[in-house]
Amino acid sequence: MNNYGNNVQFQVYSSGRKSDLPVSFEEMEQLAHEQLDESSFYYIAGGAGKERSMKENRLAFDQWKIVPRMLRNVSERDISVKLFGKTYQSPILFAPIGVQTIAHPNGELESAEAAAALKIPYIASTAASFSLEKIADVLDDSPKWFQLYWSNDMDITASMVKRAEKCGYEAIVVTLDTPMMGWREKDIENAYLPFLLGQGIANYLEDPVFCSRLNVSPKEDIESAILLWTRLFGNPALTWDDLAFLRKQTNLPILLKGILHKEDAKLAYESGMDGIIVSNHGGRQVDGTISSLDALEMISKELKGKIPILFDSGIRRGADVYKALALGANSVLIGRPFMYGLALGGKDGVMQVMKNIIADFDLTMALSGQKSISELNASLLIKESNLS
Ligand SMILES: Cc1cc2nc3c(=O)[nH]c(=O)nc-3n(C[C@H](O)[C@H](O)[C@H](O)COP(=O)(O)O)c2cc1C
Ligand SMILES: O=C(O)C(=O)c1ccccc1
Repeated sequence: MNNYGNNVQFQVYSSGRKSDLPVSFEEMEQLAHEQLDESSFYYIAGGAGKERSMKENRLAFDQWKIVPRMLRNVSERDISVKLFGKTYQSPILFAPIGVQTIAHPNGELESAEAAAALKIPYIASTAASFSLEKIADVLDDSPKWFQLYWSNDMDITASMVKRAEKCGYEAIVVTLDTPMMGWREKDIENAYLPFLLGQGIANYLEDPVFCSRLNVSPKEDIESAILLWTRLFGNPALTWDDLAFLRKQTNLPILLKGILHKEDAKLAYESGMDGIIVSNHGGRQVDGTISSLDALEMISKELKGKIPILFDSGIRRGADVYKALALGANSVLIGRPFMYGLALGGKDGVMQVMKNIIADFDLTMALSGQKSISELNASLLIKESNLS
């Protein structure tokens, strides 16, 4: 049973307090634009190139229409999901997002507090502004996964995985689509890369292997540490064969993030991976890709029921969660929406965003005649092009 009761929207209204933040994603984005400095805002909001993939992500959602069913007793609904043997209260997780201090001075510490308060799984990024140990401390016993950027220095990669395992992270999410940053025009215009200012490299600065590669400690010479980071961060030489190396490092479930091609989804399964995350990185990597939702539709036909399929890129509201699950996702990741909550209201802002999406999703389930996530399937949707 979910925690949000039946008349979800009544609970929201009846807090008796006018909301400090807008409820609409678009208004939040607008306010964040007004509040953050230009470079930080565009780093978060922007996409690669002409931002075609970013826009496609949204257009794809709009092409699918929900066809609600009636008279199906939806007074009690179960929106919990089971992933890798653990039950979570809703099919919603925090996407891994690095350098959160560009949105709020306490960055990840604030969003992780929100995650812990709501017991929503939190995926800490390799590129976080704080070390994975500090974030784990804040998360305490709340569900936590670690997102790995696979360094071209294998010992650093192994060390990060070991550190994550040691402080209680329960899964490793390997991001495959970013061995180098995409062509982000606004960031280039603004000459803005937070890492070059030493942001988002805390996990390296606190890594014993990384530090052993330096002649002097980062405290004495941060410039050399940043330079080394730029050389070690990405690993464009990786191939499917390298996954065996990662498997040897850990017994935790491993998920591959950034899968768009159905053949890659198949390879992930055949390589013994535990799950995949269908994602085009919020349209931040390759301009002009397939939308993440269209990729999901194709991939789930291939993989559904074999290993968990997670999804991100474009989720803004409850109806989007519903559509992604109906098209085969087991759970979804929230990205930019929580970053705007963080920018505008810190922990409380993040909590408000996540609670609203969950409540809106639960309500969409009820009003569409569905009481359990296992009931969701593509027959509950129709694509615009098939409407006559
Ligand atoms: C500012 C920012 C930083 C990100 N950093 C990471 C990261 O460190 N690791 C990662 O795997 N994905 C990262 N992502 C991608 C997200 O995990 C997710 O795929 C994306 O935000 C989903 O798109 P959406 O925000 O449009 O829903 C980042 C996204 C943003 C907006
Ligand atoms: O900005 C991003 O999308 C991203 O994934 C990233 C990559 C390297 C460091 C921090 C974030």
